[in-house]
Amino acid sequence: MAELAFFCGTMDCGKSTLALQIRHNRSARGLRGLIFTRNDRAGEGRLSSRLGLVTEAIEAGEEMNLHAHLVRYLTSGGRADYVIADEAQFLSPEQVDQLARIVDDLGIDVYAFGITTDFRTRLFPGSQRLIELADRVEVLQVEALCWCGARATHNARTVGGRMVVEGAQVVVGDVGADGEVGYEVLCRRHHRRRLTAATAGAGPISPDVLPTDAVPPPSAPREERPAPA
Ligand SMILES: Nc1ncnc2c1ncn2[C@@H]1O[C@H](COP(=O)(O)OP(=O)(O)O)[C@@H](O)[C@H]1O
Ligand SMILES: Cc1cn([C@H]2C[C@H](O)[C@@H](COP(=O)(O)O)O2)c(=O)[nH]c1=O
Repeated sequence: MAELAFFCGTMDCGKSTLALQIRHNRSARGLRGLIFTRNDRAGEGRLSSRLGLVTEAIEAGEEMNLHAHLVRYLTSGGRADYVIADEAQFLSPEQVDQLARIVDDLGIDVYAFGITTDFRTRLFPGSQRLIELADRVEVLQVEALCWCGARATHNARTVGGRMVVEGAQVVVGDVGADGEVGYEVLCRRHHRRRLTAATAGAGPISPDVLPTDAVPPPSAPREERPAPA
């Protein structure tokens, strides 16, 4: 039976990469899919992953009826064995209902990918509707990490380097970006305290592997070197 699956997580946890892998594995077996996306960082009509892969996609504008689009495509001779919807947090609740209709009325699998919450920790309307309707909700396994080493569960927005909690819900951007607006993934504790890596003055998570006094420098007198084991 066809299903509506929602793969979710923070920014930068591998959602678009998984979408491209699902597409690759299916096309390797001769299956054809339709890919919808909205507001991808790589530009209109693109689905891109930070691993460098990118593919063409259908830009799902605000007014697009996704179910009607697919019906038109099929009736004009197109073939679709599955549908992918990336950046699904940006879809309207009505468009998510249309994805559910694709599954139920047309018997086609729909795989949706998106972040669940915005920079204020509030659900995106599209993600909320997906959680309400999906047959399966999967949180991605390759978790992104907060600067403290804990699992990152929330997305922070920075403006001019400082974390903000007010502003428009949708501002396309990236983690680690140099621009005025950027994003950083944090654990809840540090999101609540508004502590980004920069404001915490965080260094590397891992301590030095070797204690600095374990091996004397080569210039040290011979008798100070540790005896061979
Ligand atoms: N240079 C790299 N080497 C290995 N993995 C990388 C590299 N750059 C990014 N990644 C992986 O790609 C993930 C981001 O993938 P992406 O699909 O763009 O994320 P999302 O769509 O969830 O924002 C990172 O969490 C990391 O696992
Ligand atoms: C938290 C948050 C994010 N966005 C934008 C920023 C990016 O363009 C996308 C997320 O893309 P990714 O592939 O998951 O990294 O969403 C936003 O508009 N508003 C937010 O609050």
